[in-house]
Amino acid sequence: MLSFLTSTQPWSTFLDDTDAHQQLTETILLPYVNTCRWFAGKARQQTGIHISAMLALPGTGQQPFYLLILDAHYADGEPEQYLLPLALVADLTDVPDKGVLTEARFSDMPGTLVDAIYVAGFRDALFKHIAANDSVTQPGNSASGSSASGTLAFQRGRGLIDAEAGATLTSRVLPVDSSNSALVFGYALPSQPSGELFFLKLYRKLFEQTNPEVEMVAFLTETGGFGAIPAYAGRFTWQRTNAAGPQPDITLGMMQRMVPNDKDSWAMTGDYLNDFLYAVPNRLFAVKEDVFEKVALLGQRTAEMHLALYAKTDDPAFQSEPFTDEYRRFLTGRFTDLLDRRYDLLVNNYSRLDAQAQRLAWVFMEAKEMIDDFVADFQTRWLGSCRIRVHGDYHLGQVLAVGDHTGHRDYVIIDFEGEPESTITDRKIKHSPLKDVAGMIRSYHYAVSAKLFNSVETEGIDPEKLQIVSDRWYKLIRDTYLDAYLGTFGSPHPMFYDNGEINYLLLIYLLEKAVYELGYEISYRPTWVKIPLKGIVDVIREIEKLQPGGHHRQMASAPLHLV
Ligand SMILES: Nc1ncnc2c1ncn2[C@@H]1O[C@H](COP(=O)(O)OP(=O)(O)O)[C@@H](O)[C@H]1O
Ligand SMILES: O=P(O)(O)O[C@H]1O[C@H](CO)[C@@H](O[C@H]2O[C@H](CO)[C@@H](O)[C@H](O)[C@H]2O)[C@H](O)[C@H]1O
Repeated sequence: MLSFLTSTQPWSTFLDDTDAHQQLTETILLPYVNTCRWFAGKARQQTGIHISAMLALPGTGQQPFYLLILDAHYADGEPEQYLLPLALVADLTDVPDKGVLTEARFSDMPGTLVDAIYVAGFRDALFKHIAANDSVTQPGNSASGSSASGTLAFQRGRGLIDAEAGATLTSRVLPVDSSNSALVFGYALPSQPSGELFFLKLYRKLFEQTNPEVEMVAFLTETGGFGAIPAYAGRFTWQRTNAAGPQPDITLGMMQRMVPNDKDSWAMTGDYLNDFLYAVPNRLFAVKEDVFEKVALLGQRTAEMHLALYAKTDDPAFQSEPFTDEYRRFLTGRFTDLLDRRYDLLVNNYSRLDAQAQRLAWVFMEAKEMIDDFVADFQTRWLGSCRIRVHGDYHLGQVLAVGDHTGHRDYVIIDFEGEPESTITDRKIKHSPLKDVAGMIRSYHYAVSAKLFNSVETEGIDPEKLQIVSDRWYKLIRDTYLDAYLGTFGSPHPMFYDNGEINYLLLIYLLEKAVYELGYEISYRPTWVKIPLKGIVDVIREIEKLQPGGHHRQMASAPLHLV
């Protein structure tokens, strides 16, 4: 932190302090957001960031807090909006380095400008307003044009009961590095996490609409009667108005009940893969029976989530729909665009890949024409299945493993915000539920690949042999998951026309997901690039079988699974 901000005004009038805003915009904000995990624009060519609005949140007897709405601009593509809450503090004891923006001197106080999530008073204020179900009217129309008009509106959900609403709770920032920020509230001290009651997600990337997660959680609980998600406890939104009248609300945060969980299913799958891993060097193929039971239970919960999303409703946002021409155009257009971007990314990063990844990348590049044809076929192929709202970014990390006092294990599904790369409109588009199924299948493939290829136990083993055992494990688990998923519907279900379509749609969504992941890994975890590449090559092999002269030309009508 090299910067310094000076102002002749007090912090309490920061909303109108144009000079301080200018200093922030010119020298402080851009370098700062580029250090933040939640800022998704790091790989884009940035042309600037500015404060598009600012909301005030009074602290309880202390300095006010300000919620900055930042507009990030890029050389290409649409700008993005982010939320950054600011506090001025004199004491940095609880603030990690990543929360510090700059030292600052205001006329009433020298201090440090920090991300307000690290300040207990800010977290308390959010919780108290949610519990009180009240709102903070914004002054609007400041000289700088930055201060927001409208209302910062807090809404209390059914998951927050009276006794807890009135209690004095402690809070902390959950140390997870993800796309948003997580605040936790409870009776417990940080050393006793079991007393923690609420999980509040402060959204970082903002959308000029209700956040899809809020809609999904509300529908699943109120209409779908789905129990395997954390209960909704509240939210806060910026209700905007301007001269033309009310504008769509922007969701800034959502609170759910805290789910006491040992770990997510990614970590749990890693644990049961350990037993498998230790057996491999001894030429044993060992999978414990309870692993299959756990995988099957997740298949069942996934199906129940989809049945809840299929529930009868008058709300057009959740009514099921057929595979319309509009959707086909949308999916093929998006897929073609994604493929173009991924081929470019791969070409530009090819020399950074290891030999195994380069071999897989070649197969992918050489299959371009066949993949293009496969995707184009989606435009015209007759499809009798239907589409519903789906989770959209379903993987093992989105499923928490929970247990009750009797030792009974189960799952709770989280993070219904959709795919991080997609626009808000795209996140609300209905798909076949098989899109989520493909997401989870990819995740099992990831789990086994990440474990077997990155462990000391398997270091001396020929990679080709390792690939064969890892494929065996993955296919057994994939089939267990799919059987349990499809078996939960019991009888033919209108969401799936027939087995041929199930296989075809699974291939489409598996390919789309693996191609999406390729970009994610090149940007964030280059050593993992071969995992999605292997997933892409697996689908290519299946598509080849569908080609005239392919080994199994009848694959589309030779079902993997019976519905
Ligand atoms: N209701 C909850 N109870 C307990 N932990 C939770 C809850 N919701 C999320 N978490 C934890 O917080 C992490 C981040 O949550 P997630 O919804 O995935 O956020 P993001 O949108 O930032 O990816 C999860 O991986 C999980 O460990
Ligand atoms: O941050 P989110 O949870 O919203 O999701 C993003 O990050 C995920 C990685 O944490 C990424 O998932 C990919 O890696 C997982 C293993 O770490 C694997 O289980 C998933 O199958 C794989 O897609 C996800 O794609 C991305 O959107």
